[in-house]
Formats: sequence, structure tokens, C-alpha cells
Amino acid sequence: MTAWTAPTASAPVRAVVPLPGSKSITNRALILAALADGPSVIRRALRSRDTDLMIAAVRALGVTVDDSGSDGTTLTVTPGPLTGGAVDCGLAGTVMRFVPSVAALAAGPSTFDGDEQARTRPLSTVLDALRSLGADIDGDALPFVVNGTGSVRGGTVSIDASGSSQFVSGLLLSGAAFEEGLVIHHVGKPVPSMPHIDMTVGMLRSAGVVVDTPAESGLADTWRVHPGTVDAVGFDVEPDLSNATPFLAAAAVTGGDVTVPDWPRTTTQPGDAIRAILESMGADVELTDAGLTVRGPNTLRCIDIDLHDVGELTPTVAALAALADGVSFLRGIAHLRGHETDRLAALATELTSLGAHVVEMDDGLEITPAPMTGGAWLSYADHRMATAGAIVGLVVPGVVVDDVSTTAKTLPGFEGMWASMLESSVEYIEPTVRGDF
Ligand SMILES: O=C(O)C1=C[C@@H](OP(=O)(O)O)[C@@H](O)[C@H](O)C1
Ligand SMILES: C=C(OP(=O)(O)O)C(=O)O
Repeated sequence: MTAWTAPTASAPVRAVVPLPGSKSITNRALILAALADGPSVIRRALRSRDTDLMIAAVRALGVTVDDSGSDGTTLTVTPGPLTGGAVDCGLAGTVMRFVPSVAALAAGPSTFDGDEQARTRPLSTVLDALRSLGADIDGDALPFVVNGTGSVRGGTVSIDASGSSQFVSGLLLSGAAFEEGLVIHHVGKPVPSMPHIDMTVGMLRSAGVVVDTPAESGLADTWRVHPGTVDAVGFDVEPDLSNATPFLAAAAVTGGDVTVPDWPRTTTQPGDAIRAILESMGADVELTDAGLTVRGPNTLRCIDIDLHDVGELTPTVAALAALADGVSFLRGIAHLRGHETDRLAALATELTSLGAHVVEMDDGLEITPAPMTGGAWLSYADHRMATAGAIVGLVVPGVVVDDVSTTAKTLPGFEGMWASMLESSVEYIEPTVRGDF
């Protein structure tokens, strides 16, 4: 546990903040490379707890990952016979939901475990689906064992993926290696985080896999992956746009400006939705060759928004909402109760403890700003809770994040990046403007 007093901005934040690679793209690339028909290269990979766990997982199953380049962000992945092994999922949804399908293809048993907190994250949907597709699995939650037999029959499966899009992605990613391919039919309330499924489909196609989506086939909530080889290809990982959002929020809450370079013009990352969110809260948002620039308004406007597709952004948006000019509603995010922690409860508890008025709804949060005072901000082992505390701390002195090291899940070195952002702001505005803030 590393307690950290979030620095308060003494001036509008003005900075250029490059971000490392996307967790979601890096971990999908590792799975596809593990199943490919030859060596693949992943460039600008994210190195963080979640991606290092994924690297260790595919290595444990028999894949070679060479990360010996200067900064470890270029990964050469050479598939080998899948043998099975011990997989530590940590608290990573992508590892616990994407790797079991690969382990089912291995010629031997794989044991899965993870953090204590991971044992309560929803998982049985994936394991039940794999069983019905022919895999042999002991257990319904972490810890569990996949008794790989060297092949998976595949075929058609119906699942309720309303709890997590990762149930769909985790099956689709390996579906081409199943003997009969895979047809997933979702039955239940709407699937969250659809851009993440689009990301899965896009990356499968970039590796030559044939996929039919509901939009193309006309079959509602149905995805088909045709059996076939996964081509070894090169992956260029985009910056992690969800990890960019706290830095952009820093501009929004201090009336400053922050630029994130290399922001993709088109992307399936849900973090791209921050552009429209910040605009509707009154910020000026511009995408140029220099990257994405956000200029904060004098007063941040409240927002009523459905975050079902982009739930990952909720902690950032909740922090912004607590600093806005009226009551905000964040809706469509019941599934966040199964994220790293119950994020609705955690955000309500922490914002309330500083003085905001927050009502936890069944599927979201009603946030009424009120003067806040510093105090403890618990992170619940959730990287995005820690970064939400950092945003609030920019304008509320004395916010102490109990465990900032949890940001290493997807962004190791967060505190250093945050400090550099603030330092560069002070240098930038000296000597004329600083005293005016
Ligand atoms: O597939 C992915 O890479 C992810 C999908 C989403 O999960 P849910 O659909 O469970 O929200 C997202 O929140 C998570 O951070 C990453
Ligand atoms: C929900 C998240 O992570 P995971 O991949 O562990 O589900 C997240 O990063 O916000």
C-alpha cells in the first residue's frame, strides 16, 4: 500500500502527456499471437501488471515472448505447442476471461488463480460456455482447472453476456482454432462495452480470421467465427485512451489545456468517447496532427449520460461530475459492480466522504456537487478509483489516495506522470500568469 497525497493544481494545468499502449489492444494481440501460424511482433505494447500477467499466462501455456528490446514494449511472440501451465490472473478481467479458451486448446491441464478480489468477479459464463463447446473444466470461479485435451469441438453456444463484454470477446478470440469454429448467441439484457467487442472483431479480421457480426448477418446478438488459421501479423498498439482520460480531465477541472499526442483518428477504444463527454461538459476539444487537445471551461457543466458502452470511463466522469455546476446522472452501468470492485458503491462512498452528495441507483450514480474537503480516498485495489481521486485532488486540497500503487494495473508510474504534468504547467505559465489563478 502506498498512500499518496494527490497534488493540488496551483495553476491551470497545461501539458503535453504521451500515454503508453492500450491494455485492451495489447492483451488481445498477445492472445492472437499465441494462436497464430508463426511469429508475430507487437509494437508499443503496454507494460503493466495486467499485460505482464498476460505475457506470463501465454508463456505458461507454451508460447515464447521475447521482450528483450530496450524498453520492453516490442514483443516478439513465437507460438509453440500449447502445453498448459499455471496462470495467475491477478485482478485482470482480460486474463481470466480470455485465457481459459486458449488453455482448453492445450494438451494438458492449466490451473488458474488470481487475487482474492478476483474470485468474486463474474466468470462462470465463460467456463460454462466452454464446457458446452466441449472443454473439460473443474470449477466455476477462481481458482479453477482447465483440463486441456489438445482440441475443442466448438459449435454454437448461448450465453448471457449482460455482465461483461469480455465473455463474448474471450470466446471469439480463440474461436477460429475450434474444430467447428464458433457461433455465440447472446440472450439477456444488452451487452455492455460493445466497442470492446468491435475491437475484438477488428483485431481478429486483421489476423485474417473470418467473423460475422450481428449487423452483417442480420442475426441479432449473434457472432460467428469461422474455423481457420490465425495469421501471424504485426500489431501497432494505440495509446491507451481510457488511461488518457484523467489527464484530459485535469485540463477540464482547472481551466487549463492538455494534449495527448498520437490520438488515433479512428479507433474502437471506448476512451475516444471522452471527446464528446468533455465537449458536452463545456470543454473545448480539438483533434489535430498534434493529438487531442482539451481546453477546460471556466465552469464545468453537469451531464446526464448513458455510459453502458463505455463503462470504463465512469470513474473519470464521476470525478468530473462532482466538480460540475449541477446534478449529473451516470446511467446504464450496473455491470460496473463486477469490475475491479463494485465501482458504483466505491465512487458513491468516496465522493460522499469528501462532501459531495451521491445517490447510488440500480444502474448508475446521481451526483450532486457540494463543497468538498480533503481526506482519505480509498482505492479498493482499483486503478481507476485511484486516478479518480487524483482528479478530485487537483482542486480539493488534502485528498489522500490510500494505495496509488494500484495504478500499476494499467499505468505504472502514474504518480510521476501526474507530477510531471503539474510541473510542466508551472514552467509553462511562469512568470506572468501563475499568480492570477
Ligand atoms: O475487453 C476489454 O478489454 C475490456 C472490456 C470491458 O469490460 P466489461 O464489458 O466487463 O465492462 C472494459 O470495462 C474492460 O476494462 C476492458
Ligand atoms: C474493468 C477494467 O478492467 P478489467 O480488464 O480487469 O475488466 C478496467 O480497466 O476498467
